[in-house]
Amino acid sequence: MPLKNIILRKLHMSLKNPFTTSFGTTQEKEIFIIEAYDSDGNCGYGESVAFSSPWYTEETVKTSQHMIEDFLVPILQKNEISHPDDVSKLFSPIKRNNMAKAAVEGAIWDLYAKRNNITLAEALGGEKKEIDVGISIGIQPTMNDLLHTIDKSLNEGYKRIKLKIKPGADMEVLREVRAHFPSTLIMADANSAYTLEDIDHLKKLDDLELMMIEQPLAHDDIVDHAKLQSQIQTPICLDESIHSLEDVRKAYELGSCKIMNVKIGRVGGLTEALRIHDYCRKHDIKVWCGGMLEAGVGRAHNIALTTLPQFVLPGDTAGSSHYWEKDIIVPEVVAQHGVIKVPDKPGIGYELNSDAINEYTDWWKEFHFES
Ligand SMILES: O=C(O)CCC(=O)c1ccccc1C(=O)O
Ligand SMILES: [Mg+2]
Repeated sequence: MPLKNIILRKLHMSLKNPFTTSFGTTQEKEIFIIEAYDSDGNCGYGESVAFSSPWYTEETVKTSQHMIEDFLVPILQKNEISHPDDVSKLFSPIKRNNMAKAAVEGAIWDLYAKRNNITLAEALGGEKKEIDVGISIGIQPTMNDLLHTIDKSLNEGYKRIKLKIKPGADMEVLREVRAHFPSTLIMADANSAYTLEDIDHLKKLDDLELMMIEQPLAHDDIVDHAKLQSQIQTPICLDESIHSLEDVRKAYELGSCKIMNVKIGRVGGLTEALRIHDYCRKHDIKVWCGGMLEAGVGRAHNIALTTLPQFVLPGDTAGSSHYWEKDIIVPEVVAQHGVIKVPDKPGIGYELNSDAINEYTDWWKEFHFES
């Protein structure tokens, strides 16, 4: 796969609505779009998902830029790649920085699919023609706002509702929501806001018939989650704690969770996400694709990954219009009745919207490759 050049582009976008979790509120998003060109005129796209501050994991927009410019692109300039799997191998001497790695690797995966004239989903081995999606609702100012937002999302057809919770805004909120929506698939995401001291409190979740509780305990824990899982009925799903197949294996062997949230950025790219998928399929662990408030390129990558068979639960990849006034791809991602049709054009299957890209671009840089 001879590369001709890579363009690294920094975009600034504003979410339609602020998104609040147990750790704070996100409204502005800075992302990198990576464009990887070959000499035949094909271009693969990747998107970085790190936030401006390190509240979710340790990575930030600035650390991603440092990694991409100073380490990751130079590795590609010095080495030949014949398949996207080579990229994660070449990046493995660099510790962590998974979101930066995933952004670059994603562009190579898209380029690889386009060079072979197949969809990214096909390149990954996915077969679904459409995927089911749910929606993640941030912490709302009032109970009424929350009930109204849930109602609107259900009317739009989303297949399950994820609610953000935190100590002090949890059981009563969930009870009230459950009373209004007795048969809706509901799950809660704590973004690591509790500790094992809260175990008696967390046992109260069991009356609410939630699909799962996502990342109740520390962002880097799998031991306490195993203790918690042994004492509650509600299935635990891990998000922040999972950065690799090795983390998945250890969590499974310890009994830390029953469900895995896979995010391409958090696990360092599509190649690692595929390995996790295959392991979970073998061990009958339910998997779904998490979201990072992505713009269109990241969204398209999530859709392609979700076509794999073990993605058996609806993911967080809602339609573009849920997040953005104007997304960066054409067509935008549309979820109808909670279903997204997987595009059938090569690669990610969406074009970039050049007007939107130009409007949002703050900065860019080009890297040349020797032929
Ligand atoms: O709608 C989305 O993209 C997912 C929203 C979401 O829950 C989330 C958004 C940003 C960071 C972390 C999370 C999370 O899954 O914990
Ligand atoms: Mg989460």
